[in-house]
Amino acid sequence: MPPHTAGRRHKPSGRPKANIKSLKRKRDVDDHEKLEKAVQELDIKSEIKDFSDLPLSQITASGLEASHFKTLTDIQSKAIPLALKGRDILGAAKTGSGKTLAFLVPVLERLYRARWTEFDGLGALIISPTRELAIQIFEVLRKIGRYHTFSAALVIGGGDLKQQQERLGRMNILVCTPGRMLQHMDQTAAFEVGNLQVLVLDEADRIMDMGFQSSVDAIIEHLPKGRQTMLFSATQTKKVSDLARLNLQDPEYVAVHEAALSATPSTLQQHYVVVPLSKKLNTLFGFIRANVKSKIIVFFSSAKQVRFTYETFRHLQPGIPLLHLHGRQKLSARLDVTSKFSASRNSCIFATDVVARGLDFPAVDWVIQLDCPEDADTYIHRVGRTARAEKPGKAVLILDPSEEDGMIKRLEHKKVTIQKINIRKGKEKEIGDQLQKMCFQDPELKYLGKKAFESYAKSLWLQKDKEVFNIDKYDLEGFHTSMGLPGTPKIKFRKGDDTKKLKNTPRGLDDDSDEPKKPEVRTKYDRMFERRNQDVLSSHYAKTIADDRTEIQSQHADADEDDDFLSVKRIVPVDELSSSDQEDGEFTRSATKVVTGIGKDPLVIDSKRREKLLMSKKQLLKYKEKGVKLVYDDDGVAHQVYELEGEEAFEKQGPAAAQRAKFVQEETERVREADIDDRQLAKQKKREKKEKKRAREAAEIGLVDEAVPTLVDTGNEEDPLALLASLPLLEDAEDDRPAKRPKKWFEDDSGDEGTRRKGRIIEAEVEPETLEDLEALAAGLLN
Ligand SMILES: Nc1ncnc2c1ncn2[C@@H]1O[C@H](COP(=O)(O)OP(=O)(O)OP(=O)(O)O)[C@@H](O)[C@H]1O
Repeated sequence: MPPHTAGRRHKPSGRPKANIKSLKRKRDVDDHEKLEKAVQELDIKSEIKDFSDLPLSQITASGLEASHFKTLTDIQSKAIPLALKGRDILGAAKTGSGKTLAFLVPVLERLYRARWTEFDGLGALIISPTRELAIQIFEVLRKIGRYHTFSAALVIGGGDLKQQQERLGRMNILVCTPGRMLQHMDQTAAFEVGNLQVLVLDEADRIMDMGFQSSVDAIIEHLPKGRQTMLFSATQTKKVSDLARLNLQDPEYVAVHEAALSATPSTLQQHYVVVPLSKKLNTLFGFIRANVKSKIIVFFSSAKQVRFTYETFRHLQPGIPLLHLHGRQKLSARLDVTSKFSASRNSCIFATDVVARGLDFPAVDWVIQLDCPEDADTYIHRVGRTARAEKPGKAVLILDPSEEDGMIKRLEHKKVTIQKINIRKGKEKEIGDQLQKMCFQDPELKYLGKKAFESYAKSLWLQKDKEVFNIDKYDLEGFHTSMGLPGTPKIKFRKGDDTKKLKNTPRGLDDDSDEPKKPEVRTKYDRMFERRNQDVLSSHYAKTIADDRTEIQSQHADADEDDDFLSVKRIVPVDELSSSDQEDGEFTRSATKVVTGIGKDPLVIDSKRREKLLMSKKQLLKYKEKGVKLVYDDDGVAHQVYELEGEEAFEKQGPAAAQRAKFVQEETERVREADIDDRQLAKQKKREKKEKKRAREAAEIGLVDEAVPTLVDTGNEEDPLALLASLPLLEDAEDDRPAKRPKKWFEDDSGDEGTRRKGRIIEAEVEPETLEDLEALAAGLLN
């Protein structure tokens, strides 16, 4: 931040320089003392409308003015006076109501009045739950603090740790995410926090919950007790345990909208529709198609759901730019997406709850919640991405029939006014077939879909609120199909898990200490045993297969029920593997579908290796039966080339020897007839060619040959089978053929090659007259 110079002009005077300096210092001291006095005398009950009514330093006031902030919002006018007086604050106000300035202004003022310099170290620490929000807060700080001389930095995961370490010791204000901050406190030697004056937790309820608990507690251990602490959120709580953890001293609860009829902005229109899981994607696609001239955020419950829907919808080209954002993307990609979405007029972003809190995207028209939020607070934060700062906005919550009663009750309890609406007929767009085709053609997409389905099912299972999320009531099978995924998933949940605990550690499922401990070194046999026991037959497939193997596998599946927390595995009937794997020649068809799978070992997808195998045609061949050659009769009915006749019918036609003789005679006759036709045709062509040649030669010498003698073919009565038998055997013919040339890797233009080519040209000039000629010619060419 550059030093504040606005409004101060250097006036030349005759006084000595040292004198000017001491006068300036005295004026600064006077300013600070006056400011301090004005803050102490400020009546917190008086109505403060504008920033100019507050006892603020000229530097902060100029920063606010330059950023076009003039009038205070409700939360600002209530919280800032108290905060300026150094009180601990629990601030609660609706989304988009200006809470960021409510803590940033006091932070700047506190350090200014304490005459904070670069030698005093860290003066203020602002913690945010997400990187995007930390960046946004930092940007606002830079804007309003542009004339201050404090140093400030952003400390978030994904940034360069070393670079941050080098600069950290010199910073006065830090905006951070909890994990990275703790890392620095533990690892960065020159980082001193003992002087800290102000601690701010934005989205405090989120920061204090289970997901961040250990990091935040560890950070607080490092901080001095005498600091000022401010907590802000749209869903602020007064949880005693949290207050104790933070050592708050006589905190002031500032909740400006507590008496309001609704917990959400009054400019927000809220609706919900009840859509069965299997129709959800159709509804979303229909909605997006109908609103291509809007800016839309769609919330999903997991990153995999976001990715799958983004990848598939992208191909369906809904007519609006699509973006996606989730916590598993790299920081640079996340920033790129957020700035693209901010800058766009019409676009649709698919996102997880990583954007649910705090982000201030301009002019969002719609917030769609495709997956039901885990609780009413999450609902409030999600819809808060629209209708910000008194602007209008619309929100639609999509609920499964089983979620309706429970969720609406939760929302009413939190003072959320929401109305039920129905989707207009014909507005849903049926995309099931297209998704199925996409998954069929692209194994990676199918894999992603499978993972998305699993993560959705898992998220339902992990939900704390079982009154809203009852896993048995969802049509998961229908949802699986609607995603274009083949087969039926078998989902198993391990009984007896502490689901509450699992749910509260969203990214830490691996750390679940209740998991049965696996041996540290797993032998080949351990792995084999595990794999064998993972085989789960889907009920659908079990119906089509009734052999012993199925029973055994089903038993394995049952026995395994207590081992897996959740698994979605299926056995792929071979016919499902890939369309391109099936031979599709004119007379060749693959064997019939269901039967194919029964005779063969079904392919059990229980590992990445086997998933990969799905992509290799060659590997898959061993799971398939060979194609059967079929011949179609005149009526289009398919027959096998050799169909076995019943024994009785065969005997009725006479003795076997007689039948054989008859067959040979008939076939000989057939071949002879065909040969005569062929010969006649060949002669006819030869004749025509000769005639053309003569006519051409005559034309060249200026003559017209009027009477070209016609050769009449009398036909060759020779036995064609005998003709074939008379053809030279390979050994006989060998002597006449040129010696076999050793194959070369590279052909060159050497003399030897040239001679060979010449030879071939001479041979080609000899017109083949008979079948022998043709055969000899072909043999020569092949060699
Ligand atoms: N005094 C003000 N005058 C005009 N606009 C303001 C004022 N204070 C804040 N705003 C604007 O209001 C919008 C919302 O502010 P902010 O992001 O601080 O809301 P919030 O209450 O923190 O929301 P959330 O609960 O979603 O985090 C921003 O665009 C901000 O620039």
